[in-house]
Amino acid sequence: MQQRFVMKCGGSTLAALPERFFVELRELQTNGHYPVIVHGGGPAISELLDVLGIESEFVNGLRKTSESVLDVVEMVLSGKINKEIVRKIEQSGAHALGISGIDGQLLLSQPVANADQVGFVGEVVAVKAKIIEGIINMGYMPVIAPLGIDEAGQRYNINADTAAGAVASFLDVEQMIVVTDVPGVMKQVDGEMVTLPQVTVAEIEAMIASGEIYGGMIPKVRAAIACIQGKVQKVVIVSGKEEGVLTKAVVAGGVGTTIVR
Ligand SMILES: Nc1ncnc2c1ncn2[C@@H]1O[C@H](COP(=O)(O)OP(=O)(O)O)[C@@H](O)[C@H]1O
Ligand SMILES: CC(=O)N[C@@H](CCC(=O)OP(=O)(O)O)C(=O)O
Repeated sequence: MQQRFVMKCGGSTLAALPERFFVELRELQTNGHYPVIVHGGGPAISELLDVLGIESEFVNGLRKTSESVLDVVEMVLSGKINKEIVRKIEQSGAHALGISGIDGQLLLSQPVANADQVGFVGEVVAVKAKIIEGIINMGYMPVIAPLGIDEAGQRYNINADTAAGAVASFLDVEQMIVVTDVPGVMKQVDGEMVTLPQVTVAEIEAMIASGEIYGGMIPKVRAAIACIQGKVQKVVIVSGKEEGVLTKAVVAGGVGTTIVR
């Protein structure tokens, strides 16, 4: 069955994604699927901030974002990374159109609850699905950089997992695929690290409380929970390094970790 799906590509894995990953994406599109891509780029942002000597720190997984950090976030995500992905998709023979959440107020946002601690970090309140549908109808894959904007024109830095989850929910897609640098949610079982084929919401909460899920995995599982509590039927966390990972996730199943209610 053909499906629209949101694919989130993490900054942890972007540079390492092989050419065949993008070929697979093209093949899925040729076979009638509609990928919508939301990307991260946290490591590249940190790298440029370092070069520029601008301090940055994370508070509970969110980058503390001042006006000057925001400039760098926008340059790196909307400029460098977004266009890199578009180029790779175009090289594969498919067509992609890159925009950020600011274009056309695609990701209408508001400050997060703890904005006094983290600065210009936003959460999405609405996604202009029409823009994404328009891009798809023109035959292009939408590639979205996770920046947000409010009605007053203030821009926000948005965690890419959170942005992808919001896009998946507002678009009513069947599935969100979170592509990262680990094969899924991992846990130590009998002294060995194993990838869990599936995790429930209750198991996730327990693993966060025990510290078994930490750092960058937290926004992924939280975004996954928010999605599956709405209309999105399936969220799967996979590694970009695994061969044929997208086809397995979209068509066959049995890859990575599926988050279930
Ligand atoms: N239980 C877990 N299983 C797998 N990875 C985990 C877990 N808890 C924390 N992590 C960390 O989450 C990382 C993925 O998040 P992150 O580095 O933010 O990736 P991305 O850039 O793809 O969003 C992994 O590399 C790993 O270090
Ligand atoms: C608010 C916040 O933390 N925003 C992230 C946006 C990029 C991101 O999430 O990239 P990854 O998916 O590669 O982690 C940041 O500034 O790093």
